[in-house]
Amino acid sequence: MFEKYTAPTSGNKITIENGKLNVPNNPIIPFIEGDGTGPDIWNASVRVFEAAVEKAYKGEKKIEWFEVLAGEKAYNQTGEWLPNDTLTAFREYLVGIKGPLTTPVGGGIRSLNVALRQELDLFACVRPVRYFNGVPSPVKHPELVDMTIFRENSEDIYAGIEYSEGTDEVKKLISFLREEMGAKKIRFPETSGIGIKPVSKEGTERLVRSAIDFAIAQKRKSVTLVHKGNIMKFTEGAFKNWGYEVAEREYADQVFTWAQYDRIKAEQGTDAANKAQSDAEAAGKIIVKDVIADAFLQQILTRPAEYDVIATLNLNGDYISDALAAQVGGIGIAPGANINYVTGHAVFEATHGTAPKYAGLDKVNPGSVILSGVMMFEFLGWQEAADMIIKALEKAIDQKTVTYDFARLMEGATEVKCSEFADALIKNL
Ligand SMILES: NC(=O)C1=CN([C@@H]2O[C@H](COP(=O)(O)OP(=O)(O)OC[C@H]3O[C@@H](n4cnc5c(N)ncnc54)[C@H](OP(=O)(O)O)[C@@H]3O)[C@@H](O)[C@H]2O)C=CC1
Ligand SMILES: O=C(O)CCC(=O)C(=O)O
Ligand SMILES: [Mg+2]
Repeated sequence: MFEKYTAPTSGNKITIENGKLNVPNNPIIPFIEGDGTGPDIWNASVRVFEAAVEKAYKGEKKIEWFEVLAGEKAYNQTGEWLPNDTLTAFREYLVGIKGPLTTPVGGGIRSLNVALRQELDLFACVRPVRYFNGVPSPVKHPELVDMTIFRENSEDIYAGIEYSEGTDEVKKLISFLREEMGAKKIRFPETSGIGIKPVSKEGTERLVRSAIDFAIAQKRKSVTLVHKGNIMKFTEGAFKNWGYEVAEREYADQVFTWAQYDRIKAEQGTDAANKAQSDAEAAGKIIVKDVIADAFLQQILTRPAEYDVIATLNLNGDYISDALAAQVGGIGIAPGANINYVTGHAVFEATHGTAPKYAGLDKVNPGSVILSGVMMFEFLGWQEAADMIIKALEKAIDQKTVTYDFARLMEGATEVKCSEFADALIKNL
C-alpha cells in the first residue's frame, strides 16, 4: 500500500458502508504535525486526546496514531512537500487530523492545505464559531455569535488556477479574452496576472446540501447563502440561485426559502409572504436566506443573532472564518474540519495558520487543534470524549488559566505555556 511508510501493525481501519462510518475501538488515525507552531500545538493536543479517551472509555477504546509527513518536515526527510504515501494514508484510513502548513506568499509552492482538500475531494470546510464564557472579546455581546460556516472547499478563485504576469500563458489568455471573448472595455496591461474563478452547480449543490443536512440534524433555524452575486453574477450569483434551487427541490418539506418569499410577495403581496414565512418558522422549517458578502461582514458585528448556519464560497469562507473567530476571542479557539460527506473522508484542522513568529516557543493556544479533535471525536461518534474535553476547556477558561492570547486581554489571568494549557485541561478532565 505504501511506497515508503510502514503501516501501523496494531489498530484497525475506519470504514464506511451505506454512508455510515464503522469505527473500531482502536482506529488508526493519520496525523500531520504541521509547520511553525504545529509541533508545539500537536504535542499538547495529542496528550489531551489520549487522556480524554482513556478517561471516557477506560481502555476499551484507544487511538492508534500514525504520523504522516507534509510540509517542511516532509521536505527535509523525503525531498517532497506532500508525499504520495501521506495521501494514501488519508484515503485508506478515512479520518485524519493535521496541524497548519506554511504557504509562501507570491511564489514558491502552492498551498499543501488546498492540495490535500483537492486530492481527497474534501468539499466542505466546516468551521463552528461559538463563544466560551469568560473569553476576552472585542465585541459587547460575543455570546450572540453561534454560527457554523460551511465553506465550499474545492472551487473558486482559491483553487489556484493562476497565470503569472509576463508568461506566455497570460499573454495567450489576454489575447483570447480581448479578441474572442469580447472583453474590450477592461484595462489589460501587459503586467496583468490572471486568476480564474470556477464555480459549478454540482460543487454548490453538494455544499448547500451538507449545510442544510447539518441544520436539520442540529435543529438550527436558518441557512444563509453568503455571496457577492451582484458583481460576480455567473459564479457567486449562480451559487445563490443553485443554492435556493437545491433547497426547494430536495428539502421541500423541511425548508422555506427567501426565493419562495419573493415569489409569494410578487403574486399575493407582503402580508401573505410574511405569513408564509412565520407559518414555516412555527412549523420548525429551516429558513434558507441569502445576503451579499460585504453587508454580511457588517451584520455579523451589528446583528450576529440573525445568522446561524452559513453556506458560502471558498474565499468568502476563508475571510469569514477569521472574522467570526475574532468576535469570540480569536483564532486560538477556532476549530475546523474538511469533509467529504459522501465518501466519509475527513481531515480535521484549526482555522489558524503556522503563526511562525511563535514557532518553538511553546507559547500559542492549542485550543483550535484541541477543538478540531473534539469535532473529530463527534464525527467518530465518541461523544463522551468530546464532551469531556469541552468541559475541561470551559473550566480552564473559568479558572483564568490561559495562554498569552487570552491572558493579554483578561484581568487576573494566569498565563501558561501551550504545553501547560494541555496539562490544565488534562487535570480538569
Ligand atoms: N490550514 C492551514 O494550515 C493554514 C495555513 N496558513 C499558513 O500559515 C502561515 C502563517 O499565516 P498567517 O497569516 O501569519 O496567519 P496565522 O493564523 O498563522 O497567524 C496570524 C496570527 O494569529 C494569531 N494566532 C495564530 N495561531 C494562534 C494560536 N494557535 N494561538 C493564538 N494565536 C494564534 C497570532 O496573533 P498575534 O500576532 O496577535 O499573537 C498570529 O500572529 C502562512 O504560510 C499561511 O499560508 C494560514 C491559515 C491556515
Ligand atoms: O493554505 C493556506 O496556507 C491558507 C489556508 C487558509 O487560510 C484557510 O484555509 O483558512
Ligand atoms: Mg484562512
